[in-house]
Amino acid sequence: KTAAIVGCPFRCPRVGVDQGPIHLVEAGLVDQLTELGWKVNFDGHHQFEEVNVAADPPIGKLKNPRLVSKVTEAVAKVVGGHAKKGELPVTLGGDHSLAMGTISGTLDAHPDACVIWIDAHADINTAETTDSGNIHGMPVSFLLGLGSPVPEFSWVKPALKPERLVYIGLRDIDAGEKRILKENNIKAFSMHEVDKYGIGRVVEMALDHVNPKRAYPIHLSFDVDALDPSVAPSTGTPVRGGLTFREGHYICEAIWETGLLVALDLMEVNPSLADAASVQQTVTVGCSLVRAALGKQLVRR
Ligand SMILES: N[C@](CCCC[B-](O)(O)O)(CCN1CCC(O)CC1)C(=O)O
Ligand SMILES: [Mn+2]
Ligand SMILES: [Mn+2]
Ligand SMILES: [Mn+2]
Repeated sequence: KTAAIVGCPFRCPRVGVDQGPIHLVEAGLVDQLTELGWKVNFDGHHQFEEVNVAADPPIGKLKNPRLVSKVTEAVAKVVGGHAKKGELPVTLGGDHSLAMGTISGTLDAHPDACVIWIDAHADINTAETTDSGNIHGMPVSFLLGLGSPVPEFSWVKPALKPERLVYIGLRDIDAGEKRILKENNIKAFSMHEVDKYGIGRVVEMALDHVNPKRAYPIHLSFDVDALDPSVAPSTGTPVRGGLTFREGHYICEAIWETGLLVALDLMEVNPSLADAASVQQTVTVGCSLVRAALGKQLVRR
């Protein structure tokens, strides 16, 4: 089995190179996965600087729309390419807007895939509902084809169905997003449900919802801000009251245990925001989550 590491050092807002993916690889992720028995392809980080757009003024409230569109379209091609070769793309971010690309790529190769989105946020704002204009708060709405179309993102096919999406870890949802989740009957397990039922039951209910017969491939999109800031401090939009280290790992282990994982995103590791110790801690936890999702803890598979 081959894992393809797709390094995407892309940050938004304050667009620039996000060193997170570079730190994760420098922390030895390639060797760590090789030790797990994976053949690892890593063709270097995708330098998105060359994706230059002359001028990129906001469109409505959307910030850096043309750059984000070009970068995410490039990621869709890379991830889809690896998936079609039967490899497991492990995309390291970098901004969660990149999931527009990774999930488009996955759905191109696995049209029946379901998406398990681990996040403090729903990332489902449309051009109309966003308050920040930051596209990392919007990828899911584009993937579902919600809201008025934005021409710059016409390449994004609405290939994701609401019944194939489930959230775990939500605790900071905007008013517009609450409406969208309700109107589209999207299943979401917030931190309240995690407390109420425990992570084991929540993961089981989430899988029963999007993958009742365990027949669909799984794309796991993990935003490290789903974890409590005491566990993963170096991230762009931290929110208190998050998942513990073990709850985060349990999700990854349980999804690996299904044998259905076809793509993983490890997003929003942003080392430019914290002191060296906090950065190191966040990078170490990020690498550990990737190992857990690729079979580290489980002996029998
Ligand atoms: N929903 C937010 C955060 C998105 C986080 C993206 B990530 O990938 O990290 O999940 C929050 C918008 N808003 C910011 C100001 C606050 O007072 C209220 C929430 C938005 O910017 O749309
Ligand atoms: Mn971001
Ligand atoms: Mn996110
Ligand atoms: Mn988030």
